[in-house]
Amino acid sequence: MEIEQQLSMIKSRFKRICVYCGSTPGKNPSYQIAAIQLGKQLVERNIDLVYGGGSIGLMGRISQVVYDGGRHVLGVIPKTLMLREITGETVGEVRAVSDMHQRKAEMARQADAFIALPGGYGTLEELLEIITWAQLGIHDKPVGLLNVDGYYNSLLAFMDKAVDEGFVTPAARHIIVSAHTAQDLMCKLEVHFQLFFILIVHYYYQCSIFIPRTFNTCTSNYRSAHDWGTTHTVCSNY
Ligand SMILES: CC(C)=CCNc1ncnc2c1ncn2[C@@H]1O[C@H](COP(=O)(O)O)[C@@H](O)[C@H]1O
Repeated sequence: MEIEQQLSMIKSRFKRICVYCGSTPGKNPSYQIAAIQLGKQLVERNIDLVYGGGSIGLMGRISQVVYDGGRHVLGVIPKTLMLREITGETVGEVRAVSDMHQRKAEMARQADAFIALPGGYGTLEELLEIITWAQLGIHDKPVGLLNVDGYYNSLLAFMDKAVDEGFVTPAARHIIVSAHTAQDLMCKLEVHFQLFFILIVHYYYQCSIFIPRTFNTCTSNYRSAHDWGTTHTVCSNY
């Protein structure tokens, strides 16, 4: 059996994933289908959802599926967007925050991985900020991109160009894990997460060599990944 298959059969290590996605459904029905499929993946893997709150667009689709599947749903909404006419009714738990900055920090703090579905400026802004925070070592959590029907092809091509032109390092380019289907993306993120552990364990026990302080920090951080947020561990070796 392929190592990817073996690793993906192991129970998910993620307890709660933050999903960034469009506040509109998009024109192509495949975007809504992808949001529903990602919601089902979270339910199957016993993973809770953190998102921007409300019931509009793809946000509404995924939150309803995860809620109906019996998982916990946390919507983080700035007080100014809390009017039902703006975002619709939120299923599950609603956490009110003072502004958009606090919202992004709270969403990041609550989750132990991030996934972006198709979306507009809001989604792009959230995705790029969480990648930037990974690049700066503010967090060491996986970031996934669900590239439904090639929606993000041009963004990925742009990132490759940024590497070619010397504005993004090849290592930073690999922060983002992309796939075309929800199932593939979840498998890749699980493998990404677990290979990271295997590398550390191999490094530590087989090689018996010096472990950089940041690796130690990362290992302990992942063991309690769900509780991340109070420590803001720096991990530049990920
Ligand atoms: C007045 C107005 C346009 C309200 C839109 N209502 C919204 N309600 C909740 N979260 C939102 C809203 N607009 C943007 N966001 C945030 O930005 C992302 C979606 O923005 P977009 O549709 O991709 O760009 C979401 O992940 C969410 O966190």
